[in-house]
Amino acid sequence: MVGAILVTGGAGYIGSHVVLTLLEAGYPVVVLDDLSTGRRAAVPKAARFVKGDVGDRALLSQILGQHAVTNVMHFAGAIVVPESVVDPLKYYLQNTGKSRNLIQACIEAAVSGFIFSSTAAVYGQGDGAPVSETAPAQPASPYGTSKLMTEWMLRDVARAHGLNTAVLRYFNVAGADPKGRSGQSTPGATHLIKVACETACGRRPSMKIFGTDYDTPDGTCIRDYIHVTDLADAHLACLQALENQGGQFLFNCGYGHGYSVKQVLEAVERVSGRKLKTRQAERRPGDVARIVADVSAIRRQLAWRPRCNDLDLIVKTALAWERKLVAESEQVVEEA
Ligand SMILES: NC(=O)c1ccc[n+]([C@@H]2O[C@H](COP(=O)([O-])OP(=O)(O)OC[C@H]3O[C@@H](n4cnc5c(N)ncnc54)[C@H](O)[C@@H]3O)[C@@H](O)[C@H]2O)c1
Ligand SMILES: O=c1ccn([C@@H]2O[C@H](COP(=O)(O)OP(=O)(O)O[C@H]3O[C@H](CO)[C@@H](O)[C@H](O)[C@H]3O)[C@@H](O)[C@H]2O)c(=O)[nH]1
Repeated sequence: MVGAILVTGGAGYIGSHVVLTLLEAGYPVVVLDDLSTGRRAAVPKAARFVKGDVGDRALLSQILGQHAVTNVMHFAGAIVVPESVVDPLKYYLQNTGKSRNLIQACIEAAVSGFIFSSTAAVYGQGDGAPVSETAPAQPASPYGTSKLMTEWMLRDVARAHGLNTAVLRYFNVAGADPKGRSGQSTPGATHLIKVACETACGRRPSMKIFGTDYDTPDGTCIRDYIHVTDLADAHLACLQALENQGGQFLFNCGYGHGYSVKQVLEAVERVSGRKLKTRQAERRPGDVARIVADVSAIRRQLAWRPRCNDLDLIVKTALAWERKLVAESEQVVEEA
């Protein structure tokens, strides 16, 4: 039997895109997801699906053994920065405690490789220059700290048990599958491009710009937005590198240039042809003014070349997905 890849959180936004990429590359895939924010429909039929909690060690042992899992990609977790500020213990349980259980089950089952979804939020406030993996980690939110603690656990476990690991620090992931098979579907999502697309589609009457007094050229926060399909390709390249050479990798995943909130909203207006109704609001807790990736390490060490490095393309695919969601929800209302 060919060993499978276990994708935790594979019914979610990023995980579902990675599942599509893995299946296209010929890997057998098992998804473990509790559907807390993910959707069963986001998991392609060609993947096996198990509904359950990523902290459930008995279930994990069963899945890892039954499917002869060789590598794990760990996406499952809680992801909302401001929520982590008001409810930090949720984040230390979901992102740190449950990851510990998963890592332990992997060691017991002699899994070969582990790829972990980390985040630019581990860096905190930089000095404005593109941030490299060697920059000090100083998370500005419990979300970032909860992810950093898991990075450290993996580092120590890799040393002690010889697990091959890759930690991918994603910057701001956006856009949708260009073939329209998946996209960001979470109700009440807080991500800027998702919220702006919902506003452009009339699903929200207006939206807020959190903070216009930052020390940036137009006063709004700057982020490095990466298309979810390029991020999925980075996971595949990483998996292949772990399979071929093993080792420990730590990579930023972004494009190396940033856009302000206002620039993103202009792109959404340009691509949608709609004027967005926006309101200036207070700064959001846990936000940093500017964070952009130094991506020289991933470009040097992996056979990864981005294909969608274009803000308008990111917005175009996100908008196409949002319109599809709107059409589906209208159909449900008509049928009811
Ligand atoms: N979206 C971004 O911009 C971004 C940026 C940096 C890092 N990340 C990381 O990428 C990963 C995926 O994020 P996403 O945007 O796809 O989020 P998402 O909420 O769409 O996906 C998370 C998935 O994990 C599942 N899940 C959550 N807790 C679980 C549990 N205890 N057991 C089993 N399944 C569980 C959810 O149902 C969901 O399907 C997260 O670890 C997140 O921290 C995301
Ligand atoms: O309605 C909105 C939503 C967002 N923003 C601003 O847009 C920027 C980007 O916000 P968002 O899209 O929520 O992303 P981040 O807070 O930067 O965090 C995301 O990107 C991190 C990596 O940098 C990930 O770790 C997190 O999971 C993910 O939520 C920030 O300045 C927000 O204040 C608004 O002004 N209005």
